[in-house]
Amino acid sequence: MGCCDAPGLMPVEQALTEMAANVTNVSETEFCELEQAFDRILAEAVASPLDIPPFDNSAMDGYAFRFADLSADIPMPVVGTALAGQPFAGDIPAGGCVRIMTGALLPAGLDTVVMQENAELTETDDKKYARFANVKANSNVRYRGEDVSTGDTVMTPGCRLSPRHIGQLACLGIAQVKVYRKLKVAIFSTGDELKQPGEILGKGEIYDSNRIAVKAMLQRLPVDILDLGVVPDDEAKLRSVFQQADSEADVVISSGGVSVGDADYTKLLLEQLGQVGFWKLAIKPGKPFAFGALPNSRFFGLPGNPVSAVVTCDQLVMPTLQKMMGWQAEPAIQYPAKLTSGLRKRPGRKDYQRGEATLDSDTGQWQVVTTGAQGSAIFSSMVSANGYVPLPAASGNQAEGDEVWFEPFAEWLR
Ligand SMILES: Nc1nc2c(c(=O)[nH]1)N[C@H]1C(S)=C(S)[C@@H](COP(=O)(O)OP(=O)(O)OC[C@H]3O[C@@H](n4cnc5c(N)ncnc54)[C@H](O)[C@@H]3O)O[C@H]1N2
Ligand code: MOO
Repeated sequence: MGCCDAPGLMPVEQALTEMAANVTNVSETEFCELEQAFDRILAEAVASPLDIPPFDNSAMDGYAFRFADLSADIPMPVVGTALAGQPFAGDIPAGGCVRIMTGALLPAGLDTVVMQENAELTETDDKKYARFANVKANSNVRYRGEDVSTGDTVMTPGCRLSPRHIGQLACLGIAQVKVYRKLKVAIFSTGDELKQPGEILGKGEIYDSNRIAVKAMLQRLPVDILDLGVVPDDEAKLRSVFQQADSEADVVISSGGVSVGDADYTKLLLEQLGQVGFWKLAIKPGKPFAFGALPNSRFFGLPGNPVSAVVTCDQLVMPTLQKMMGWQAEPAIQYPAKLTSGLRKRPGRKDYQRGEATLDSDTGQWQVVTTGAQGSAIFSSMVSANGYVPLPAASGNQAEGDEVWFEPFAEWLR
């Protein structure tokens, strides 16, 4: 047995279930102006206050008339014009037609529109007449309520407001929406070896990529981020940052110090200040991931290795945050793909190997190639990837040509 397939590690699926069971959906809501509501989580169902479209109207620039008035021999006099926003106001004599533009209210009594390309216009005594080809009754009319009817439920709580949802709400004339308040998420890195990008590295030092990468992931969510920077490997200093984070935030995310080294204080402090929910999962990368509760917040301890920090944030923290923020998210998409390279894997932990999938245009099949060495400190394995090849805990090496599942990166990793 190798170092990394020790028994007693909690399966990833169980960890997700336990975290979901140990967090609650934020209860406070607020009203948000529609134009600021992008990415917020809807807190109540939206019923349409009106019919869409609100009136029968033309789908084409052309001519509107009563189908029953149409005659092959007699051209129709054009008695006026209807524009979008400027309805035709007069009377329409039997056999008359109206010049009409796309979106204009269909004058009462008319039922058919012909696009102008299918109309032949003549002019006699300063009066216009039109004849039409290829006419079908009721064509080119958009009926009141054919899209949405008053009272229809158009969105349900838990929906994250994408540009599509914002557009729909704008169609309905809704200026404010009730959303869940934003979660406050505190983040910090731990480690004496960490410098910030832009600083000069000393002997034995590296750059703090975890806090910055995790922050970038969180910036794609409707959360307020409290960035507490880098905390040295000092128990007292770490304790005070834990306490500050817990007093100010709903969620605390640290990176590093969750393993068993002499300067790994994270789990110890979680035990002292709160409760450890679980520690150590059958996941690769990310085995020492810790979850627990502080007096006022939920705590996620990401492992220090850079790939481990990003993968555990993605696979374990993000779904739990979604639940806390009230977001009823769709599960991640996976599709079958053929390996164009073998993958090395020891049975024991569910492995989120990174791959680059492409669509083979000849066969219509997805194929996926490894991004190379998959060590949890090899961050370049993330960069050329566009998703994971998640290999179940029990599986071993995969051969070229094997069919595997491919999981495209979620939007916060793209
Ligand atoms: N004896 C054992 N050693 C280790 C085990 C184990 O089970 N037994 N697990 C290994 C695994 S797996 C991982 S993952 C790491 C996790 O360790 P920690 O969470 O305690 O992280 P550190 O020791 O602080 O750092 C690990 C590694 O990552 C670098 N690091 C830390 N923070 C950052 C940051 N913000 N940005 C970039 N890189 C960071 C750090 O310099 C180390 O190289 O433990 C293994 N060891
Ligand atoms: O395998 Mo650790 O879990 O990420 O380096």
